[in-house]
Amino acid sequence: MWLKKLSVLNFKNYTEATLQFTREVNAFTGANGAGKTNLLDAIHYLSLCKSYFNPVDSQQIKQGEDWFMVQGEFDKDGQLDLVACSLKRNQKKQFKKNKKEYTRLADHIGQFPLVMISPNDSAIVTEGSEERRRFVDNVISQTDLPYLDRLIAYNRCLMQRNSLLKQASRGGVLDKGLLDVLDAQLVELGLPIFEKRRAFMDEFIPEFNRHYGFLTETAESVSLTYESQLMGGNFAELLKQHLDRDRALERTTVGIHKDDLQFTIHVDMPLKKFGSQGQQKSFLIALKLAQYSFLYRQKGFKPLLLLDDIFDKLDDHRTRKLMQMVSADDFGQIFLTDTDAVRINRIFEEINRKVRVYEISHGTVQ
Ligand SMILES: Nc1ncnc2c1ncn2[C@@H]1O[C@H](COP(=O)(O)OP(=O)(O)OP(=O)(O)O)[C@@H](O)[C@H]1O
Repeated sequence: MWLKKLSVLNFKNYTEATLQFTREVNAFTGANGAGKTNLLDAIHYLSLCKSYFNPVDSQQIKQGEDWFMVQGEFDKDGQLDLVACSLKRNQKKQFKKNKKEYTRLADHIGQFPLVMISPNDSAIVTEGSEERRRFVDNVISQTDLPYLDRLIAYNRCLMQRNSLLKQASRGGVLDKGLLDVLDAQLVELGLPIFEKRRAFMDEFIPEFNRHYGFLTETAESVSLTYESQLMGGNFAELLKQHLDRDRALERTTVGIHKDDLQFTIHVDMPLKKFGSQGQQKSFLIALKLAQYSFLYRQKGFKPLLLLDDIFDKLDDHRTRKLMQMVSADDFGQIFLTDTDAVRINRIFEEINRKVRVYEISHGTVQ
């Protein structure tokens, strides 16, 4: 699967632009703030119906305008699909494939899979467990729609349980009947999510190790582990055991909403504290490439790979290894951004691969 053509209208700093792509490597180059990342984000819209960087759709509309449109033509083994996303200020986002509007945006997710690697990903290492769960959930959701529905239902149920605990500790009486119902629902929804995450991690971790090993030539020993309280016991029992603590804290302290991934380097040192910026970046790239391999295997065709500002903080050797890896047969169409067109041409010459460079300047494509 590859994107042949992209058009943007009133999208961020673009008034109007149309680009034709190659099915290999496409590089957007230009000064800071030129609009390179905005083009990656437009492609992200086409695939996942939202921005990668900013959850507020209306802020994607070009300043001073009332609407935006992003349109793309995908080629899947010769079959062309026209995908269009548009938004008028204060109205609902419209999403169409081949001129037919979707009733549920979720029906589109996963049809044109994509992996983005961007400097923003550092939050996966440096921030709290929510970022790491979001990463795992995003990967699984692109291949398993019921998973996402179940997760939404679990979170709704969790909120109800937490407000019940709050009411009880603020003078009310704990409604035991309702608590039992909510506990049963949490278990029913949470267990399959736990099982899915565990099965996913079993498949994902070897892929991660493979990519990290290739990228760094196993210079450092790193590890990735999935942690869940549910590994240590029966979920229903755990909820009962923790009830007193939950009542005191006014929130549910056990469940899949507490799952986390542990990242370590040098055997058992936390990556966040002991990894250099380059090592953290290499770790994140390996995570995302493992996501790519997982999606590829699940879908049976190659997702798009978007690399935002990828060369920053990577040494020349790792940069070449990375480009060598992603422009080989296991990967499909690539979009990348960099400030320096000369560097891009040099790297691709060195590894003897083709690249098409698009010079971006103030929201226009040269
Ligand atoms: N809704 C909007 N309307 C107008 N301009 C916008 C809007 N949203 C973002 N921009 C502008 O887009 C520009 C940023 O573009 P982008 O992030 O694509 O830059 P870039 O070329 O990737 O730069 P860098 O090399 O610094 O990463 C900024 O100048 C920003 O002000």
